[in-house]
Amino acid sequence: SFVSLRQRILSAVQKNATRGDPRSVIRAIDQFCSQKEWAMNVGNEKGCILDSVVSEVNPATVLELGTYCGYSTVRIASLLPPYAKFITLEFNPDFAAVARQVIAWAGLEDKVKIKPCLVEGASSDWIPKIKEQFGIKTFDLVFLDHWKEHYLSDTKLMEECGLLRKGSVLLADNVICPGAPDYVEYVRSSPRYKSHYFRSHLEYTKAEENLWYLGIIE
Ligand SMILES: Nc1ncnc2c1ncn2CCOCCNC(=O)c1cc(-c2ccc(F)cc2)cc(O)c1O
Ligand SMILES: [Mg+2]
Repeated sequence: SFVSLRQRILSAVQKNATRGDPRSVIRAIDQFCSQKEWAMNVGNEKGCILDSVVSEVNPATVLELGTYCGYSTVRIASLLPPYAKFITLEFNPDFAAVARQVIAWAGLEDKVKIKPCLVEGASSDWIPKIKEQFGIKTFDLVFLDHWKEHYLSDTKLMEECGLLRKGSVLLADNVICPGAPDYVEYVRSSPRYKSHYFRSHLEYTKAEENLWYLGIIE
């Protein structure tokens, strides 16, 4: 029967990675996606930039929008202090199911709460509930990697829900490809944010891409 790409990624992890070893899980996915089939994980080049931002912010609270197979979730969770609270929202239940197993294989299931958002516009439904649901006041770090046309509306929603504070950092994937032009325009022209970008490439390709870093200053 047909085996989906996400199932093939999970099988590559279970076959080639060591249980409880997050770095071997990351390596197994990167090897599969660079040698066998492209997939929309953030990848190793942008992943190293993500690692450096996580290490620098050293966040106690993290929100990831768009879990997919859990690749960036494992990268982030493996760098967090034990008391940290990490929420990742995934719209697609099939992606969430694979991500749960990838995160478990890495031995990080106790550090991450995956919230399967089961209705369209999912993150917009969940963001207002996060405070009460998880007892989180504000996020120290938000990684945006879900629907590119939701970056702006969800950032505004997080502001309105009081989930962002002075010093919060937003890191956005794919601002060039597939692109989030309205988001970039908004944050660049807003006095609330200090923004800059890290030059990189689209995962597993040579195409230009940037990770967009935002520091909230007001
Ligand atoms: N919480 C939520 N709320 C709403 N929706 C949600 C959600 N969580 C998930 N979803 C559903 C959308 O999830 C996937 C989003 N990611 C991408 O689409 C993506 C695409 C490319 C790409 C594709 C093809 C090319 F040719 C070139 C580049 C590369 C990337 O790095 C990408 O991240
Ligand atoms: Mg992405």
